[in-house]
Amino acid sequence: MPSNAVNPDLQREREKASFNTQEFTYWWLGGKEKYEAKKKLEKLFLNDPELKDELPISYMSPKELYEHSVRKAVIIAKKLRELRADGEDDVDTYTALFGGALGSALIKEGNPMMLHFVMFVPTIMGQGTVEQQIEWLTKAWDCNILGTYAQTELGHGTFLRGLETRAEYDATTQEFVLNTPTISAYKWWPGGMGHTANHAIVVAQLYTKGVFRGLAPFIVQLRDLETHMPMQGIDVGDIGPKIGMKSVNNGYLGLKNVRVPLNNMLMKNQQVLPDGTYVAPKNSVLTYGTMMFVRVALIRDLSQTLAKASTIAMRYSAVRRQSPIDPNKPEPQIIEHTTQQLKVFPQIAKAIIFKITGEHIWNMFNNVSGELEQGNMDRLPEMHALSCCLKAITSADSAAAVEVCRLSCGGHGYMDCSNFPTIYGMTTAVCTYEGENTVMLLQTARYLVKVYAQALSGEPLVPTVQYISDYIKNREFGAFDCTLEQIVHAFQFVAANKVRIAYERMEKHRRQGHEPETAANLVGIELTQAADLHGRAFLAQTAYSGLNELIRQVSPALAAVFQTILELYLLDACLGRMGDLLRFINLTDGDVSKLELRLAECLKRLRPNAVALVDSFDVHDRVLDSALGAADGRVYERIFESVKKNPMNKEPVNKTFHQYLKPFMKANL
Ligand SMILES: Cc1cc2nc3c(=O)[nH]c(=O)nc-3n(C[C@H](O)[C@H](O)[C@H](O)COP(=O)(O)OP(=O)(O)OC[C@H]3O[C@@H](n4cnc5c(N)ncnc54)[C@H](O)[C@@H]3O)c2cc1C
Repeated sequence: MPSNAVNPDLQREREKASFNTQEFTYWWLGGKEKYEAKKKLEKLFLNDPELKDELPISYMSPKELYEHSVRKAVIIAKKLRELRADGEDDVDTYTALFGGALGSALIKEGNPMMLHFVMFVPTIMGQGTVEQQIEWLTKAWDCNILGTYAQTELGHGTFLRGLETRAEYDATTQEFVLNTPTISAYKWWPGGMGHTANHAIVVAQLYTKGVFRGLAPFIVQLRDLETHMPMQGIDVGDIGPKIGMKSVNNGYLGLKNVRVPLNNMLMKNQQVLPDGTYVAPKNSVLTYGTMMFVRVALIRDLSQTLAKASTIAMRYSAVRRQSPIDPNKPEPQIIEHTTQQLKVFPQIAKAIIFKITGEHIWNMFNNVSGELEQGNMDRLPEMHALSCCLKAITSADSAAAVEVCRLSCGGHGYMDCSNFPTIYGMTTAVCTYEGENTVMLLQTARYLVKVYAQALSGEPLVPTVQYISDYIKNREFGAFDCTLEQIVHAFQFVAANKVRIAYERMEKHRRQGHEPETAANLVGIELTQAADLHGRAFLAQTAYSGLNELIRQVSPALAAVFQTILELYLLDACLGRMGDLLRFINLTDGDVSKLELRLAECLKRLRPNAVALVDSFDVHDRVLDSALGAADGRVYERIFESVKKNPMNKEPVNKTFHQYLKPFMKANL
């Protein structure tokens, strides 16, 4: 095949499309303007030869990879500084550069300056006073200082009250004295902490006048601005190799009598006065803003990850031929195997549903943030609960989906050049950071059992949990008619039942004399299941209403594709939770058969449009970075190209032959 030719099978697939891919792409990216902005950004960053990897980074040592990544991080930051100076940076620019899209093409295993932009700057914005923002943000935006966010410790991550780092106020010098008194108090994990950042926001126990006041964030200088040597009392380094995020430079930090001025405590929500008087936050939930912001941003990001993984799997499935279905015919494209369709198509659908949900929750977050600024906290608990369970579900589902996509590519999916190892490493990390997933579900569940009690006492509920009230008023599901609307209703009905079970069992333990916390632990499994179902019911409802609204707006051809996506997503989700559905709803064997047959029919319907759909995600080849998923489908050629880069293949005989193998083989017993 000539080097610029497209694989003919892939080309044929593209010609089968029944819809206009440009129309889809514009929608996917948020409109023509955003599409053009994306292209411009890609041109600016991807055409820069300094940002290309000649040698695949997997062949580098951790130290080489770090140095290579910092070099590129600086080029990226310089360009970003220029964009900012011209007023051409916006949220989308930062999302592209530090999320899983464009940024992953530039620094595949994660930017060592990422935490500066995604946590250091937002935390100052969210928790600093106006004066503190003026002081720190200019330096931070211009990267005159580089920061990270240090909360987790070797001994504690989830249980924040267990954090041991101490900040004691010394009124005589108007300084805080920071210490990590034990090994387990060492800060552990902050991105860029190892050797990149020279500042950190350190979360510590605050003591003033000898009294413990709670946790507070402090800006601490870690390294000298000229020499980059650690400041006095600072013990800092990299925590070593990890499953993924290999160039994020996650670090550790020990503090020994490190003094910072009074003004280095971020004081928007709580204050320490010069004499050590402590002014408590008016409302402790105000600090939730940054956490919610990051979680909501992650949900949007995960749809891009799924777009990436499903593009690789889908294109490969169109190019790869294996195992005749009809023994008298040639080997088909592997996508002809129905089981292959069931592996790949639902992941394409999930990318779309997560995108719709991500946008929806992003808008909701912006509304709630606006209300919070006005002092209205009414919708904060609902928003917090949703952001927690959706973060958990979308990250867990995305990690599982990436793995299914890898499996769908057989042995080649296991090769580094497929890019699945890196995509998986980056995705599964989301299950842990920004709130460990189980703990996130438990947070949501706490809200749900409260809501259940409110519903029982007849209080009105906010829209996203209204289904619980409906259930309490009518506990019969009625006949199941297999419509999509009813599948959404079924998810809500099951979620309401799961919340009821968790509530009732917890109440029972309470009546038996257990404290609320112990009772919650005893029903932890029921609670996480209730939160999981609540999130899935929300996803189903958002998919249903979001896609139906879209269907009314787009061309009939694209509307038909969206209809199939909606059906596929809901049927796959529903059949995947059949145990739960059968437990609470009177489904017959005939109903389940109907659902199964409809799913099979959906796969068939999506088949001609599957390649066009992933093409419409418009993921740049450099972002895919996959021999299996490139737009031209030259899979085998690209696998070979990558193998040729293997430094081990540069010499015909490795020295170990003479050193070890030959003496061993020639030696007599
Ligand atoms: C790639 C990566 C990057 C990170 N970056 C940063 C960073 O930049 N800055 C930073 O400060 N931190 C960072 N972290 C740390 C991260 O925030 C924590 O790992 C996370 O909060 C979980 O805490 P933990 O590791 O202590 O796990 P633990 O809390 O010890 O969890 C271990 C197990 O115990 C369970 N568990 C814990 N508490 C409960 C409970 N109440 N109920 C039920 N089960 C429970 C969990 O579900 C889990 O199964 C990063 C982590 C990773 C993996």
